[in-house]
Amino acid sequence: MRIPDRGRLDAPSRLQPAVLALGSNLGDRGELLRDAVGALRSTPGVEVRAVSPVVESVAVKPAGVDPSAPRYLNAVVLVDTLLDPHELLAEAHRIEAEHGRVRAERWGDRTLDIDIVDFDGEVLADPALTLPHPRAAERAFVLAPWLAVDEEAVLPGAGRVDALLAALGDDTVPAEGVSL
Ligand SMILES: Nc1ncnc2c1ncn2[C@@H]1O[C@H](COP(=O)(O)OP(=O)(O)OP(=O)(O)O)[C@@H](O)[C@H]1O
Ligand SMILES: Nc1nc2c(c(=O)[nH]1)N=C(CO)CN2
Repeated sequence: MRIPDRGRLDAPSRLQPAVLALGSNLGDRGELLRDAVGALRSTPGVEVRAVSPVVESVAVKPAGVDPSAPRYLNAVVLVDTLLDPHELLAEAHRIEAEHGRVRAERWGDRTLDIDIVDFDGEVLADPALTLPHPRAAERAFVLAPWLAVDEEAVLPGAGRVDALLAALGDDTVPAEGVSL
């Protein structure tokens, strides 16, 4: 892992685990997710520990599932990081922007989305960074790939991911021919 220049040499740093959810429903979705994982691997202070299989699902919009919208590919990446949660979010936003992400309407179609699902169990209520991610428990497209890469996964405050997914129902399918 490359060590970031934190400019705070007196502040001891420690690696903390975080769970990132990646999604794409515009452009070459598999290539975009693959590039995003590459960008995370080259981010100073971020070590990619595991990358999930890729799943596909119908787009969820504010009014419900929308079969007329481009379908999503989603994956989950487990990292260890020296960054703090806000620094990690800033890196996620940088990578999104470098991959053509435009923010228009809520839950609009996008080339790349990177959300922080969990950061070492930390709880934050800031709208700019809410932890754990407030909608993760309702999203099979987050829970299914997360469970595939960590069968003991727990969403802090909500419970075991296997139980959450069983209660919700898994509406994702494996993305044929796409691997990260
Ligand atoms: N845990 C989090 N991970 C990522 N962004 C977050 C989180 N908590 C709050 N945010 C904030 O949400 C804002 C909107 O993010 P984004 O455009 O990715 O939302 P979205 O993907 O459309 O919707 P959702 O948040 O439901 O996944 C971001 O600018 C960010 O500041
Ligand atoms: N299937 C699917 N639907 C979504 C997704 C997503 O990643 N996959 N992300 C959204 C906002 O983050 C809104 N809707």
